[in-house]
Amino acid sequence: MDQDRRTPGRGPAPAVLPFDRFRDHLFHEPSLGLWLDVSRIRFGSDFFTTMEPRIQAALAEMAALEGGSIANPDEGRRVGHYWLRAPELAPEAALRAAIEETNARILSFAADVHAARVRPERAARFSRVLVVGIGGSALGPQFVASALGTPADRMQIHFFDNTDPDGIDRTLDAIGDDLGATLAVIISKSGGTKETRNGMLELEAAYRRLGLSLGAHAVAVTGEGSELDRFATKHGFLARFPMWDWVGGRTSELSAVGLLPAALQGLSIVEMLQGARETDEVTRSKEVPRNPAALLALAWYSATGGVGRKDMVLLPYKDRLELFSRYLQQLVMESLGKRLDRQGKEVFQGIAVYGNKGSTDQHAYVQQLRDGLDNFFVTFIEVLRDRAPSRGVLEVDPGVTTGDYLDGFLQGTRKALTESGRESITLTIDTVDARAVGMLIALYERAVGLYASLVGINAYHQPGVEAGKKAAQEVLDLQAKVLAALGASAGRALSLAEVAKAAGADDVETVFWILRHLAANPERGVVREVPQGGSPFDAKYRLAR
Ligand SMILES: O=P(O)(O)OC[C@H]1O[C@](O)(CO)[C@@H](O)[C@@H]1O
Repeated sequence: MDQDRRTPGRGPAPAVLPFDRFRDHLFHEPSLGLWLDVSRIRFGSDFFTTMEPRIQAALAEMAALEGGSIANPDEGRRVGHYWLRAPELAPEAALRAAIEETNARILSFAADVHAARVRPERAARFSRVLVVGIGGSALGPQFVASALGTPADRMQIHFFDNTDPDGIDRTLDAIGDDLGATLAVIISKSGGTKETRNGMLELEAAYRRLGLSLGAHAVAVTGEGSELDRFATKHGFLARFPMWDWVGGRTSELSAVGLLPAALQGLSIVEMLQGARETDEVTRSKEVPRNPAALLALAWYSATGGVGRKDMVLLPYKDRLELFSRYLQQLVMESLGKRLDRQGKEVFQGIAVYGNKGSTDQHAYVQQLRDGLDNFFVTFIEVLRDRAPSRGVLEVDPGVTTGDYLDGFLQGTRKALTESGRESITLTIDTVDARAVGMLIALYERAVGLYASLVGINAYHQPGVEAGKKAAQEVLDLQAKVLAALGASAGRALSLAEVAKAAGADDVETVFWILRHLAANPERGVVREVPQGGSPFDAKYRLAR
């Protein structure tokens, strides 16, 4: 009730909603094959009227952003991901030309790879793609690959999206003997992200073990003049594709970041771009009931009170959309999770996002959604087309298919949640194809931008992630001092306190963590000796002889 008092236009939580409410609020755009039902968010009858001036202001800000205003003032940057699929909207002819030329180069490069005009050093042709990237430089391609990929694709795709050596080994093992026929796509906007740099160096070593060079098997997608760009030039990469400063990592799927891997897989990037472009056209509407991005942003506002009071649980009832929640996690949480608003006031904004897929999740955490803590709203995603028509129809019960079950479970859970006063949104699409994927990306990009305007924050910077990167570097700097201290002890085992002192470190806990990690990996040459019956804090450390 408190929340209802504080949020404009909150309504009651009836167990059974009248059909009229569904009919009155159902958005449908046949040209996109998109339906959006926000009727099970508990806004009251005056909500849209109350919010109208604010959403109009948000739409006006979005129009200014698309027109080329500095929408990310903290970084002094324009925000141009909408131009990627409508280059004619770019504020300068040079930008338009750069986008068009890059998209054309992506298509021709992929065609050259497929036709073996661009070939590996020894193998006859490239048959696999390995994307090395992290965050916005991996999540989009991973989502697209999982949504649209098939075993019949022109090239199978793999990812290094972490600095986990075991994860890297696992991916290399999956590629196996095909490494010499694998095209590496190294993606980093900044060109200096350590996880990506490490993955690339691991890959370089793997090629070297086969007597091959990284450069002859790699392309880079990065900002001009970045560390990666310079590395690529020096090592004779096959090609370099630009990543512009006016495209944010989390909105880069429809730049070379996402388009190049997709084109190499043989997916239709033209249709992906088209789906996004058409969605942009629809979501520019100032008529809120006709604008699904505005409806989504307002529904989030109503559900969360505009202060992130509820989490966004994504439940796509389609295996192909399983990674959508992971993709949206970055788009939503990196955009909205902010300490300060645009006036510099402390607001601690954000909306937490999680979810995998239905009906699988019904057998995992949906119990809590139905009966437990009411701190979320669900977004169901329904896909009307069950499977490719060529696969035929199998009845698992008389007159009932597996697809009917999937739809039944979605409707059942939606109903059960409503009965226990839990809010939900339902997005329905015709099918999962390249156009629909472009549509989903564009829809959520704009909804996030509009929501950020509604709550008065900058959606396009990420000041918070720098702190962790800086602290990690400090740990690695300290590790070097710890190893030097052990090296200088002439084989004598040192206590934790002695190592910390010799390394000049006040932070003994960090020294403990470093030593514990090094000692757990015998090949690193650090020996840990714990006296009989002693605690981990009595351990002594020395370098192996
Ligand atoms: O493309 P880059 O520069 O390697 O950055 C990867 C990711 O790292 C972040 O900067 C966060 O650390 C994301 O915003 C970005 O998508």
